[in-house]
Formats: sequence, structure tokens, C-alpha cells
Amino acid sequence: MYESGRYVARQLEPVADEQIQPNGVDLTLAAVERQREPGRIGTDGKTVGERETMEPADGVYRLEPGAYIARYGETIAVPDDHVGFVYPRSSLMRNSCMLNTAVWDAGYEGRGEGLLRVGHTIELEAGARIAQFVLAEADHEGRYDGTYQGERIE
Ligand SMILES: O=c1ccn([C@H]2C[C@H](O)[C@@H](COP(=O)(O)OP(=O)(O)OP(=O)(O)O)O2)c(=O)[nH]1
Repeated sequence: MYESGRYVARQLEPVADEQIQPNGVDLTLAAVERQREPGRIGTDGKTVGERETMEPADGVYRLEPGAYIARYGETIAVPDDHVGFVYPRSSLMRNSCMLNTAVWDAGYEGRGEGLLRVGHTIELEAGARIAQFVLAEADHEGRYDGTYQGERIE
């Protein structure tokens, strides 16, 4: 079962009323990065390739078609007995852009990121709502304790 937006909102910080949706909470765009160097995924570990942070013009990112990393503005704590997913805001998708999610594990806490695929040039204002985070009830063994635990928490 998916939790309500009100429930999800209690796991995020900061959250304004306009972010709370019936079934989840909208995530805002904190920063956009572009990968510059190859990463590596091996049997013995992984590295994330070097990136450059994009600079918005007057607070707006004008993004040409391609792949970007979107950093979200909210700290998320995935509670026990749950798993999280991110969906694009439908207006993003309707503008030929997509956000991909990996699994947000029970016990993870941090300000995460997602793969933003731009299929047609789009303008995104820094701080705008671009995604929606949802939580589903889930069994799990152990809690998240990987390299991204606590990322970008001030
Ligand atoms: O779209 C997503 C999905 C997940 N996460 C966060 C939450 C998740 O709990 C954490 C780690 O994800 P995962 O376990 O898939 O990472 P990994 O590549 O297996 O690395 P590690 O083994 O160090 O955790 O990253 C994101 O920021 N964005």
C-alpha cells in the first residue's frame, strides 16, 4: 500500500503546503549537474564520474536535450517498513522530459538525486517542483547503510 501525501510529508524537510499531494510530496530542484568523466561499476565496488555543476541564468536552467543529474532540495528519511520511489511531475513528462528513480531504501537519509532526461529543450527554475516522492509499505532485512547515507545533510 502506498502512504498518503500527509504521511510522506512527515519524512521530508523542508516541506511547504503546496508540495503535499494526495499520494506523495513534490520534490524541488536544488541543482543540476552534468557528468564529465566516466564512472565505473565493477564487482569490487563503484565510482561516480566527475561532474560539473550547471549555473542557472537569472535562476533558470535552460536545458538542451541530454542527460543531467537533478539534485533535490529536500532531506528525505525513509522510515522502517517502507520503500521510496520518485516519479516525474506529470508536467515535466508532458514536456518530453523524464526523471528516473532507483530504489530509496528503508533507513536512508539524505538529499538525493535523480537522472533527468531532457527530450526537448526545457526551462526549469531553481526551486521549482519537478518530481513527486512516494512511499510504499515494504518488508526489508536490515536498513540502508551504504556510501550515500547522510549525503548532503547540513
Ligand atoms: O533515484 C534515487 C534512488 C535512491 N537514492 C538514494 C536512496 C538510496 O537508499 C540510496 C542508495 O541507493 P542504492 O542502494 O541503489 O545505491 P548503490 O549504488 O547500491 O550504492 P551503495 O551500495 O553504496 O548503497 O540512494 C537517490 O538518491 N535517488
